[in-house]
Amino acid sequence: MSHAWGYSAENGPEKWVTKLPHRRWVPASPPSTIVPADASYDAGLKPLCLKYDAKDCIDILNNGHSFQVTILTEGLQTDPISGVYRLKQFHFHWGGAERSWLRLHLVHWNTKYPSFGEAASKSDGLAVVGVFLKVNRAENAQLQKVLDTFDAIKTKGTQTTFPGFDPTTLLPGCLDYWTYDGSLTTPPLLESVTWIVCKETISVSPAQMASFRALQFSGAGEAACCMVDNYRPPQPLKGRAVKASFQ
Ligand SMILES: CNS(=O)(=O)c1c(F)c(F)c(SCCO)c(F)c1F
Ligand SMILES: [Zn+2]
Repeated sequence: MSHAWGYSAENGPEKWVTKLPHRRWVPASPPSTIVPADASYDAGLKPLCLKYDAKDCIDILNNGHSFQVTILTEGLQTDPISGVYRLKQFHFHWGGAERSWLRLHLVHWNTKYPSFGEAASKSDGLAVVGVFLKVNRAENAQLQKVLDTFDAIKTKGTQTTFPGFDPTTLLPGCLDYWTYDGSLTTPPLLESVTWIVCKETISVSPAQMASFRALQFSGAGEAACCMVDNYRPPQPLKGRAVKASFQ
């Protein structure tokens, strides 16, 4: 299951499981909303320490599911649970008609493995930092630098250079977080993700939200299909514990 999946009725999340080879159950995937009351404070969790270098940021690509900013080498950062993880790329998911929302995912891989591909198949292989974006009046100047490339990546398969962007500028001021074990939220839904979700949100304006929704799932010359609702609906926790780095 590679290029065939998408977010339409024909190839969307309801269809993904049927196409996954050898899967007897729907893999666990993080809930889209965390119930703070269900999380338990874990004093052993280390502060989230994210260190990136703007020079490692190289390009931005519309991959037909979202857009991703690819990191050339990697900005080292220390995972709050264990080990050293390197940033591979970051991307967004967004949805909601009336009450729009966005989510930023910074995808890291565990450097105990020789490559991202190797790490992606290991239970401790990936760490995804998630940041919720709230749509309100505030225009996010750093995010606008990403949106300024959208004219060049409107359709699937288009990309442009994106040098010198520091992903830390998209992070909230406070890095308190929840963490739980889960999976990719897109096929192949590998259960190799330590989710690290920031408690604090960042803001995005309605005009900026509209820019995301003007991107297209479709390629140049195809019937235009606006990129909206590119997310997997919430999945049950299935007994997994959600730990909090804060009280
Ligand atoms: C966390 N969100 S996700 O599941 O949708 C997701 C994603 F969209 C990605 F693109 C990648 S990296 C694939 C090779 O570049 C990834 F690891 C992910 F976990
Ligand atoms: Zn994602």
